[in-house]
Amino acid sequence: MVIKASNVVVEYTGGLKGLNNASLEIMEKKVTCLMGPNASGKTTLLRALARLVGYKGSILIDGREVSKTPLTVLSRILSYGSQQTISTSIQLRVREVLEMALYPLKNIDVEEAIYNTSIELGITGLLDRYINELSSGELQKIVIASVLIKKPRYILLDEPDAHIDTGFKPVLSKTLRKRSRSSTIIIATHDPIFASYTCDYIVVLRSGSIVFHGWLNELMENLDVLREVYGVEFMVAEIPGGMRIIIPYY
Ligand SMILES: Nc1ncnc2c1ncn2[C@@H]1O[C@H](COP(=O)(O)OP(=O)(O)OP(=O)(O)O)[C@@H](O)[C@H]1O
Repeated sequence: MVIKASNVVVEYTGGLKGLNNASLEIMEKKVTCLMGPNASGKTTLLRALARLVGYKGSILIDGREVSKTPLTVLSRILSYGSQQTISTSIQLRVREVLEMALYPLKNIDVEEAIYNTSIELGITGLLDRYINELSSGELQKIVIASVLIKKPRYILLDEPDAHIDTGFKPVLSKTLRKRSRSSTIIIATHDPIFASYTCDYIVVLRSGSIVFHGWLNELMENLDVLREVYGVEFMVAEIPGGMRIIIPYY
């Protein structure tokens, strides 16, 4: 285990708890999915791991307390991306955004890094576009690219599968699976089908508390967890090829 969170509490102004005594362990070189309804604390947990929000309790990454680790040190090993992390209020081209995303890494061949990540995600056609002129799905791909380009040891992505079309989901899923050979990946997602294709380990949150954590096949044996938190039914379906996926029905 490389990340260990113990009794983490995040309290926002007004006393609202974004996380309430959350404890979990994240395994190295696996894809862990955070699931749970709106406002359950997924983003708060990712932001606490990335030291973007203060917390009580303990979060150890590689044995270091996150709150005491300088951001310059943390940003060398961990990269967090969400649609909020890229400002569309300034006029920058995509390649400039990707170049900036490499900070604070040194001795990098910037052009090669941009080229490789663009090929990986099929976004070479977007490199010279202005960031504030992209569609939501195009912007999402740039958010993902700006995290992957650093090849960080820890990849944190908040709803990377939001806004993207059905054809890109397998590309993203395969990319994350491939990257998990060398990185530890934590994503938040609302889509149990995408989670089934992508994740090894699942953490389910409700009202700031962790109500389930286990391997994907363990969640498949405990679909009541999902039914209780989302209030809809779920089933496991076997698709051609024999793979099993979780699907909601209502
Ligand atoms: N900056 C903030 N100030 C005050 N309250 C906040 C802030 N950010 C989040 N919250 C509150 O904390 C709780 C958890 O929010 P969070 O964004 O972590 O949930 P989430 O599971 O990611 O939700 P969603 O699926 O809707 O994105 C919510 O009640 C939210 O309103």
